[in-house]
Amino acid sequence: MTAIDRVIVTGGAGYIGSHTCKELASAGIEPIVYDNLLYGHRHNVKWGPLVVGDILDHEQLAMAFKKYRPQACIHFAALAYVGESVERPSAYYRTNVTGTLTLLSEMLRADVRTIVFSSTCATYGVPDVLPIVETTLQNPINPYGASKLMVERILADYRTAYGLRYACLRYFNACGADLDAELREEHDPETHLIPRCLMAVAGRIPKVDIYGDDYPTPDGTCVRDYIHVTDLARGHVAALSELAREDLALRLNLGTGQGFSIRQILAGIEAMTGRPVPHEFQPRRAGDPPSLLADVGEAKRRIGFVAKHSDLETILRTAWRQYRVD
Ligand SMILES: NC(=O)c1ccc[n+]([C@@H]2O[C@H](COP(=O)([O-])OP(=O)(O)OC[C@H]3O[C@@H](n4cnc5c(N)ncnc54)[C@H](O)[C@@H]3O)[C@@H](O)[C@H]2O)c1
Ligand SMILES: O=c1ccn([C@@H]2O[C@H](COP(=O)(O)OP(=O)(O)O[C@H]3O[C@H](CO)[C@@H](O)[C@H](O)[C@H]3O)[C@@H](O)[C@H]2O)c(=O)[nH]1
Repeated sequence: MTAIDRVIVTGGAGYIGSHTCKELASAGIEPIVYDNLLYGHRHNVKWGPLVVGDILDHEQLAMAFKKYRPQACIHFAALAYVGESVERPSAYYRTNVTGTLTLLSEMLRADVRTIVFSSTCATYGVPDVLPIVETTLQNPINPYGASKLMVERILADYRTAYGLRYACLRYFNACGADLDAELREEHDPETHLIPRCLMAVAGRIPKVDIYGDDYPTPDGTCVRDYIHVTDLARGHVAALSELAREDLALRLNLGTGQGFSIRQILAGIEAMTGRPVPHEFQPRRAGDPPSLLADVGEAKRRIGFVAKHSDLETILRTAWRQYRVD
């Protein structure tokens, strides 16, 4: 395959997508953002053109592929709130599964056969053994994780039938913000733990609710593997260049291999800001596994991926900049 110098980035106006566009541009690859701006922001699109469109819209996708002639696609566009997916599964299956099928059909029509897909550790459900390796049974416990697993299976079948090259990158918990402060995490509504804690410290919300202190974990709160968004972004560029080099399918965990409980996150924020995090314990949230932790050996072996900016201090410092009140 020829070198890749232009890619369509669905969801490129969102959080992880925009950080990835920045890394693509610095690797000499032009990102064409395709986003319906449901959750994304126009101001995040800085490294190439923006096509405003929905991944369920065949005609708009066809236009984008025809006009820009990309050699590959990085597919972030999705609905991605675990809790909401339990309440609104139809929206999740429609956007995440039907939307991806629509995208794939237009890719094939344009003879684009390389895709990097945003999968998630939520496809594993409640794993029997930690850390999670890529061959751990995938048994999701919420519609969001199930929708992502369906796409993983679709990609495998499309490889057999249509010769796709693909990477399913199973991210653990994305967090932090651009090291140069050019981009931020701007979800609306913001439901993720770290930003909500920082919002509570900054007085933007009265307190953060902590869902559950009776989990089978060392301190009773959920344990997650928090990975800096810039590390994730670089993982996409590495996966893409591996796909450009070789005709293969990759399924990789992108995490750090280190877990933090919610209480540890609260303590880290208090140490960094010098302020208490106003919080209140609540019952468990539906769809949350107790502990998720990546084995990162396979990503290192296959694409040389090693998290470099995912120490808790860097994560919290880069996330805090946008909320900081002196
Ligand atoms: N944030 C995390 O911790 C995390 C972890 C694992 C996987 N993921 C996956 O990574 C991807 C990006 O997540 P994020 O946190 O950046 O979310 P995000 O909401 O910031 O980005 C998603 C983008 O997709 C766009 N979009 C949504 N529906 C669309 C549609 N029908 N057509 C076109 N565009 C549409 C949104 O406008 C938004 O810009 C998602 O696929 C998510 O499932 C995220
Ligand atoms: O206000 C809050 C928000 C979260 N949590 C807890 O904090 C942990 C992390 O939650 P959150 O930050 O919402 O992330 P996840 O639910 O783990 O989901 C993220 O990480 C997944 C991978 O673990 C991705 O698939 C999802 O897209 C992404 O939203 C969980 O135990 C939550 O119950 C709270 O206690 N209070």
